[in-house]
Amino acid sequence: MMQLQLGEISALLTEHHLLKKQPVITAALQAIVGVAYDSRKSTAGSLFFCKGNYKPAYLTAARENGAVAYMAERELAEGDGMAAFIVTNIQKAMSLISAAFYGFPQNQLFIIAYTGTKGKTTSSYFTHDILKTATANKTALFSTIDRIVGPKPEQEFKSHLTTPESLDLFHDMREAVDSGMTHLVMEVSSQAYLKNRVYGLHFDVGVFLNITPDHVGANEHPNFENYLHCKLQLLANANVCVINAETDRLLQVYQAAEATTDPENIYLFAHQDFQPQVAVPTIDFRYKSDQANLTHSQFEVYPVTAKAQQIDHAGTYKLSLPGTFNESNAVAAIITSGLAGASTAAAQTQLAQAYVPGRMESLKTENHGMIYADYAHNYASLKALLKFLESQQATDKVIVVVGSTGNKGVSRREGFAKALNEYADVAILTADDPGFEDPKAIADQINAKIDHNKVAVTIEIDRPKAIALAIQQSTNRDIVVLAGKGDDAYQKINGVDTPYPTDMVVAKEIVRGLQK
Ligand SMILES: CC(=O)N[C@H]1[C@@H](OP(=O)(O)OP(=O)(O)OC[C@H]2O[C@@H](n3ccc(=O)[nH]c3=O)[C@H](O)[C@@H]2O)O[C@H](CO)[C@@H](O)[C@@H]1O[C@H](C)C(=O)N[C@@H](C)C(=O)N[C@H](CCC(=O)O)C(=O)O
Ligand SMILES: Nc1ncnc2c1ncn2[C@@H]1O[C@H](COP(=O)(O)OP(=O)(O)OP(=O)(O)O)[C@@H](O)[C@H]1O
Repeated sequence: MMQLQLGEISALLTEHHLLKKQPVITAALQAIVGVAYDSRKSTAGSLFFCKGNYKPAYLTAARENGAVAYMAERELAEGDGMAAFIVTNIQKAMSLISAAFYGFPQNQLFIIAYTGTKGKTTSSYFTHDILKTATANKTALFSTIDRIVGPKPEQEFKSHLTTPESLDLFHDMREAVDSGMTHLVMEVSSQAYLKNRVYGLHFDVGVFLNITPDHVGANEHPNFENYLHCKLQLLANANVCVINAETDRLLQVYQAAEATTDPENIYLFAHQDFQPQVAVPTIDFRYKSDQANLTHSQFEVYPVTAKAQQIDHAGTYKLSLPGTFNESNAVAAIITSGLAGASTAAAQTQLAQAYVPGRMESLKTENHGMIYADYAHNYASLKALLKFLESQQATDKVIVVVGSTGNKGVSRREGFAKALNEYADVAILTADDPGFEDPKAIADQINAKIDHNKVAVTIEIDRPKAIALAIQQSTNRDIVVLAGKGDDAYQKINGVDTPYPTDMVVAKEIVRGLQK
């Protein structure tokens, strides 16, 4: 059984300057044998973390379930008689103590972590695919979509968050190690740093993909600088840093890496045509697009500097996911899996057959347009997607079905209108996780910023009907883009995850009906 001595907890918290008040440790209670932050999951002999929108009923319930100790930022009357750890920051303390309780599983894993506004999931899947082959199926994956903590089918499950709560993170790492995993590929969101979900965690490789305005709002970051600051923390906590030199704020990003990492362990990559406008060292890896069509692309990778040549991985790569932006995600995966010891051949084989749920999934129709379902849900991603599709020849119209999420990322609404004005011919505005907002009002806000001389707009809040409208009006020279929901099998409405078949399932059904 796992356990942690109360004395050890005190020592760790003291070492990290987190302990405000020592608990009274009695002979009767020397160790805890479980940890929980949710009273419904607390067990006999466990420690309960009081965090977030805490209510006294939670500690009372945890106690009824057998919790013997609690940790909080202030003393709580309902915890009278329990061992109490009063700390200055509950999130940091929970991360540290969870890692200790689960025996610091991170020390037994080679961890590659991705951050960036866009491309985290895609790059993580690419890297996981390559390393799965290279490590004989001993690579775990913690992504926005799925978590894979071991080789058994039941060890693959849907994620609730991009980066799990610290306690869950270390729990899952422990399971991964106990299941024989040697490597882990994970996504680190800016929220994870804001909420100290990865406090104390060091990564073998940290990747910074890009930063564009997003995630600023009441439930997210107070402003863009805070969003960037949180993302940069990944580089400060990584032994080796990999940076997409085409990111905005490159100098600031490079300096964040350099503050704690020897430049010998920082790798920059960029497209062949890109010239940095700021003073950073020579780009280590360059890539060049050979061809990109609606179903796949082919590109070449060149290691430029001596340190890049040591990883090598020069070669021609085919990628089964279209979109030039995905070439950049693939290069990140080639470099990081190379740093983890994977061969060029493993990367070539896996990228040629890569699949990421809800990312650039396509469906060819007989008499209507080529259909794409893609998770693009802010200006930068919708722009990258539509720009790529526009660059493809033999396209008459680009028809886009899109909505904007309620209660978060409000700037996305204007961003969608901007991307549509720049690249779309027809927009069908619909619902996308309206939350507690009225989806029609959200659609009206997007519509208010659309240039109606360029884009023909219809508002249809019922998402399946909106998809039907788009497909029915398309000809076989058009492209239909179902943006924003990716592989989501729900619509978040009034706090409830309402089941939804997924965009691609809806599209396939409509196409079948049209072909009858
Ligand atoms: C802002 C934030 O980090 N919120 C997360 C946080 O909530 P919280 O600590 O405030 O917890 P709470 O919901 O107020 O509840 C208080 C505490 O009481 C406990 N409780 C609750 C009920 C009960 O009966 N008993 C009980 O003990 C809860 O387990 C919790 O520990 O901890 C919860 C788990 O303990 C998370 O579910 C929740 O994520 C919210 C739902 C969320 O959606 N966050 C988003 C913004 C997020 O983190 N997104 C990023 C991606 C964004 C990006 O792309 O950058 C992500 O990493 O996923
Ligand atoms: N490098 C990139 N640059 C711009 N857009 C991208 C890039 N990679 C992916 N995208 C677009 O962003 C969408 C989301 O990609 P992905 O899920 O990989 O990113 P993410 O960082 O995990 O996103 P999120 O934080 O929203 O979960 C894709 O469906 C695609 O449209």
